[in-house]
Amino acid sequence: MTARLIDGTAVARAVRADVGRRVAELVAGGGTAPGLATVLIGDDPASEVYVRNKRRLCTEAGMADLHRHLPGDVDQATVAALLDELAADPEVSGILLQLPVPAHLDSEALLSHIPAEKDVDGLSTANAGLLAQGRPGLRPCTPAGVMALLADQDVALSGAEAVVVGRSVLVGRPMAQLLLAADATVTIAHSRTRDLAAVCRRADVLVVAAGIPGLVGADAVKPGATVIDVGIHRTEQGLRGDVDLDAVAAVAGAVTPVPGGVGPMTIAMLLANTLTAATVQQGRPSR
Ligand SMILES: Nc1nc2c(c(=O)[nH]1)N[C@@H](CN(C=O)c1ccc(C(=O)N[C@@H](CCC(=O)O)C(=O)O)cc1)CN2
Repeated sequence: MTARLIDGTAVARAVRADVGRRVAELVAGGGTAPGLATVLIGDDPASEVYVRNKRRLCTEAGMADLHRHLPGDVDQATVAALLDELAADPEVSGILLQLPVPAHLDSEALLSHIPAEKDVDGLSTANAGLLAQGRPGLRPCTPAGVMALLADQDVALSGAEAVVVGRSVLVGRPMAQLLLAADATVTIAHSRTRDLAAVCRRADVLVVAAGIPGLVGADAVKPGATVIDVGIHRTEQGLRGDVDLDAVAAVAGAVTPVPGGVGPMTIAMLLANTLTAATVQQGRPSR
């Protein structure tokens, strides 16, 4: 079997085009263009690429780019004060603190300065709590992007066996909650899981967000399964994921490539969240 490659670049382009159309409608209807404040601390090269792309695509979708860049040696109080200022600024619809922050900063404490209604990354405890309770709220971008890819591919989730490898606050935990809300039977596996391959082989839908290059091979995949690779690693051979793509493609029914799979969806969902935040703040009906 040769798996179908899920084209995240194409799905993300369609999501961004839809967001752009809805931003234009909002403005034409007397509303204000959403404003996205990305906050980058320091000069980590990968983070710089991600934030540059977020800013470019934000502008392309007709939103205001309200970016802030702080030096890598900035202190906790200065970052917290900036987040408070952005929280109080009516031109700012959404705030995103690019992660990871330098090691001397406490990211959890900083995220608590972002109010839930402007938390377009869906990482505040308020939005995480709403997700855990199955109530509406802003969802973390990467897991929301995975759900959008699964919907685009018409992957049936109700009653399906879903295995999420990884338990991070950014991806693994919210991913499991979203799959659960879609009525999948969800298992969370992680670095201490015994016989990981056997657990993964149960999955109709396998989402791998472990941060270990090539962790999942063909032996961990049920024939015909849908495999979603959230990992992204810069190697001498180029960008690679947590999944051994060539080996897994021989067994799976569908698989996301790296690059061009989940990554582009992360930014598309950020723009969708920013539009949702703006429409709610402006008292307009949101989808
Ligand atoms: N505050 C946040 N920080 C981080 C998040 C996040 O969702 N919120 N996620 C990741 C990084 N990330 C977004 O910030 C991200 C990662 C990858 C991509 C992407 O488009 N990848 C491309 C390849 C691009 C390249 O590296 O050349 C792909 O996979 O095709 C977008 C965003 C950690 N931090």
